[in-house]
Amino acid sequence: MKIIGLTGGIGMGKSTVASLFRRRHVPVFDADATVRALQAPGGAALAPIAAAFPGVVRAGVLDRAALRAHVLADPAARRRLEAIMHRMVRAAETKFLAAARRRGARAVLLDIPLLFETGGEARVDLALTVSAPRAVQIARVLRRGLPHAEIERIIALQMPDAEKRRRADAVIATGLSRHHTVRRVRQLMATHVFRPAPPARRPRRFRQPFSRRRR
Ligand SMILES: CC(C)(COP(=O)(O)OP(=O)(O)OC[C@H]1O[C@@H](n2cnc3c(N)ncnc32)[C@H](O)[C@@H]1O)[C@@H](O)C(=O)NCCC(=O)NCCS
Ligand SMILES: Nc1ncnc2c1ncn2[C@@H]1O[C@H](COP(=O)(O)OP(=O)(O)OP(=O)(O)O)[C@@H](O)[C@H]1O
Repeated sequence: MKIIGLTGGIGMGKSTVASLFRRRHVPVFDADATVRALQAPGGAALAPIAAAFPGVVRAGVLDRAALRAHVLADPAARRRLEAIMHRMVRAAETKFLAAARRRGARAVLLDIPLLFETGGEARVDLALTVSAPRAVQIARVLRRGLPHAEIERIIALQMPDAEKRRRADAVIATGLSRHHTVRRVRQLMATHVFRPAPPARRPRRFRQPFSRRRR
């Protein structure tokens, strides 16, 4: 089973590209969605978060904006939150991979914003990065209603886009038309998922002797 990793900065188009793979029947593991499920009411991450960040969980509900403010203001707080979340996200990823193997999936996609930061390169056969010009990235996240200053702070704490592009095996440009992105995904699928295995070389003993082959 081919394990494809997908990463990219905030608003670069990870979810959009992941859905293009999903549409081509590649099972997708969404790290952000896993984080959200773990932090939802009743989620396993709520108790450790409440203990590490007093006041952000009230009546069993996490105030995500308050937690985001902690994380953006203080690198130690971010490391604390990541230490809580990453172990749980990895456990969910392991379960996902086992289930996909059991189902006989030919390839899977791991959509992980912090793929490179968490050493994920070593766990994937192919690392993809989605990338768009910074102005496009900011305009997209502004449309979601996040204030400009906060977007800048999130981008500043992420690995620079140029570094992600350098470390990736392939880059998917998402700053051009959607059609361009769809074509690129189709091309990557053809090259890395559907390319037939090279024909096995026939064992030597079954080959015709030279003299007969020439005739
Ligand atoms: C800080 C939190 C509460 C903010 O929640 P919010 O709903 O505002 O944002 P959301 O979860 O949708 O994330 C939006 C984007 O922010 C970026 N982001 C999130 N966490 C981080 C992080 N620790 N470092 C860098 N970028 C991050 C990603 O690009 C992500 O796609 C939340 O993102 C969180 O718990 N993050 C820590 C867990 C983590 O490390 N997530 C990354 C997945 S491997
Ligand atoms: N060619 C394209 N490829 C991908 N996304 C595009 C493209 N053109 C426009 N978009 C838009 O850009 C936005 C990208 O958002 P998306 O949620 O996919 O990014 P993300 O990387 O998952 O973000 P986050 O890190 O915040 O979770 C979407 O609104 C999408 O419609």
